[in-house]
Amino acid sequence: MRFVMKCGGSTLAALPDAFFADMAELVKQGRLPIIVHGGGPAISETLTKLGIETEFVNGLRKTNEAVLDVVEMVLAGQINKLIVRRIGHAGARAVGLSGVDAGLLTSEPVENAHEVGLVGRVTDVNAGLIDGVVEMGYVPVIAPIGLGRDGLQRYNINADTAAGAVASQLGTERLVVVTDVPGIMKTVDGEKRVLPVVTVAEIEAMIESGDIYGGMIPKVRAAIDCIQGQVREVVIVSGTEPRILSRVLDGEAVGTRIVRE
Ligand SMILES: Nc1ncnc2c1ncn2[C@@H]1O[C@H](COP(=O)(O)OP(=O)(O)O)[C@@H](O)[C@H]1O
Ligand SMILES: CC(=O)N[C@@H](CCC(=O)OP(=O)(O)O)C(=O)O
Repeated sequence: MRFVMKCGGSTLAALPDAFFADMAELVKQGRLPIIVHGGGPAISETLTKLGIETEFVNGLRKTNEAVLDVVEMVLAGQINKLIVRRIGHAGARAVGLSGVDAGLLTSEPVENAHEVGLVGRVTDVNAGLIDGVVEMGYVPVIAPIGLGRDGLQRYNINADTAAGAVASQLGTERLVVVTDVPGIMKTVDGEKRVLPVVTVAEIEAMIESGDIYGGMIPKVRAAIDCIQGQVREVVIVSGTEPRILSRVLDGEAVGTRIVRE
């Protein structure tokens, strides 16, 4: 059984060794992860160090070639290789790739490219490459840089969007989104609670009311796109909870499940 896991930049530094040990245990059991990772905070930090201004429009980073150089360096270099090393240290084997390698994520500009620049959406996933890597016993670790149809232009892709596209095109049952909050939260009677299940209609209402904002928006949008196809559920969880991946795969009610209706 395969599943796609998206690991957010918000939580990467906080992930304990136990998270990767749990993942390695799953691999031994034949529950095989395909990882798509982010790294927004690290990209912003390096851009600031280099004196390059950065700005987000509706959760997407305004991107030009200078920004793309840094995005690729930080995501496909630093962060991708750190995740590969941590999986290896935990006893499983991983291969780091970006969407550029073997045309893994073919992309085209997003609709509002006039506002955000070189930001892409995925039009095609090289599923054969992922299948091959998994069959050889490696965990694919994918940095969300897209490649244009011309084989040359790069695009910056939001990691939630990329993970959703990979899950959809591979037809996995589950997408597990690992982030820095225990799920989608809502204030009820003055108390903040994690919602165990939300439907597409409830998400739309929560975006409208402002209960879902910022970095949670690309996650729920990617989830909605996914569950229109073969993906049965998208689960949003915190990476710091014990044995979180095993618990999700065992069907435990943890985090927030996004289901069709
Ligand atoms: N309803 C909500 N419930 C939980 N978190 C939310 C909600 N709406 C917005 N958020 C924000 O979304 C953030 C997670 O998104 P983001 O920071 O982009 O993480 P990642 O790097 O994992 O993609 C949370 O830390 C929180 O600030
Ligand atoms: C277009 C766009 O915004 N790309 C993101 C890619 C990284 C990402 O999505 O990282 P998180 O998952 O940590 O948010 C960026 O440049 O920050």
